[in-house]
Amino acid sequence: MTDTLHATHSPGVPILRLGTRNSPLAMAQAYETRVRLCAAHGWNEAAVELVPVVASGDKVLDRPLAEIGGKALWTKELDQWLDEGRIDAAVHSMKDVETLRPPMLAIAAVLPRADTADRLVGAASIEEIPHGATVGTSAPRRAAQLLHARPDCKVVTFRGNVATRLGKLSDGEADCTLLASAGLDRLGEDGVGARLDPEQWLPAPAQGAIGIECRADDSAARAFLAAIDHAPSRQAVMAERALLKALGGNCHSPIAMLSGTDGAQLTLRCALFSPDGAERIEESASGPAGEWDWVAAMGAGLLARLSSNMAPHFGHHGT
Ligand SMILES: NCc1[nH]cc(CCC(=O)O)c1CC(=O)O
Repeated sequence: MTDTLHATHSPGVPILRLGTRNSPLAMAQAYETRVRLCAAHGWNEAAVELVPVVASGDKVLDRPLAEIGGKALWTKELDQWLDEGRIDAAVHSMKDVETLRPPMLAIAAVLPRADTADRLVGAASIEEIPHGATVGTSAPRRAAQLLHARPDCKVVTFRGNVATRLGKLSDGEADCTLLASAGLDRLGEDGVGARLDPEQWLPAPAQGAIGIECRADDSAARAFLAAIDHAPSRQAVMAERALLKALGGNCHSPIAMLSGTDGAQLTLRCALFSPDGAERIEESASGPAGEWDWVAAMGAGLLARLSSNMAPHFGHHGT
């Protein structure tokens, strides 16, 4: 342990510089992280300096993320700032973090996971969406799930932050949209939309989970962050990420999953879709947390069942 770990906080000198994207949702997640850090360590607010960083994913808003470079666009700048020592830690929506991370970084904490569900805005349920309605989303998973349940609907590309998407909806650019319950709640939009039961409408891997990364060799930052780590949430998120990795999943892949635990064992349910929603396969498996052989086997089992239509969107095909 270094001395900084035991240092009392001197005014004006932050103990931890916490990098975050600057979108309202990312800032809300950074505030939550700061509150938890200060509570765990008895710090005052100034001990955690929030450092907003503009991510390339927030600069290009007119094309689907999958087209412009994928999830790396959310983390590239923060990874670089960590590497350069300009920040000590970075907050992420774990849903947006690629399974392959720079070896110099460690996921040092996962906060208690929020609601994993999606919410439907613009209709009371999937069944009640008017016939032939347009649904705005740019997530391949949401598009495929929607078209699977409602092949009569039309999917239109909807990007931008949560407020932008809600704005597009009220401007009439689509009849409905799908958003993460966790994000809406964090933005104080708790009354917006109808919650879709995650057992029926499986969420994205790691949805609702906030993770904090630091340099793997920064033992002081690691110890600070360990104090706010929530082990059950970490295990669930790591299992989901292990399955996503086994599936060769990326932001092009219509992959949905849900994890649960009975205390001793983890259970994973996973559904893969063809992009047009016409095909869907599902599998579930259980095993011990922290050992991912059973997860890898589950992934291999799913990959073996892919139709020729689905195959190009999964597995390790480059991108
Ligand atoms: N893709 C953007 C994104 N990344 C994380 C969340 C929501 C918060 C979370 O899942 O933790 C959202 C918005 C959304 O999907 O509605």
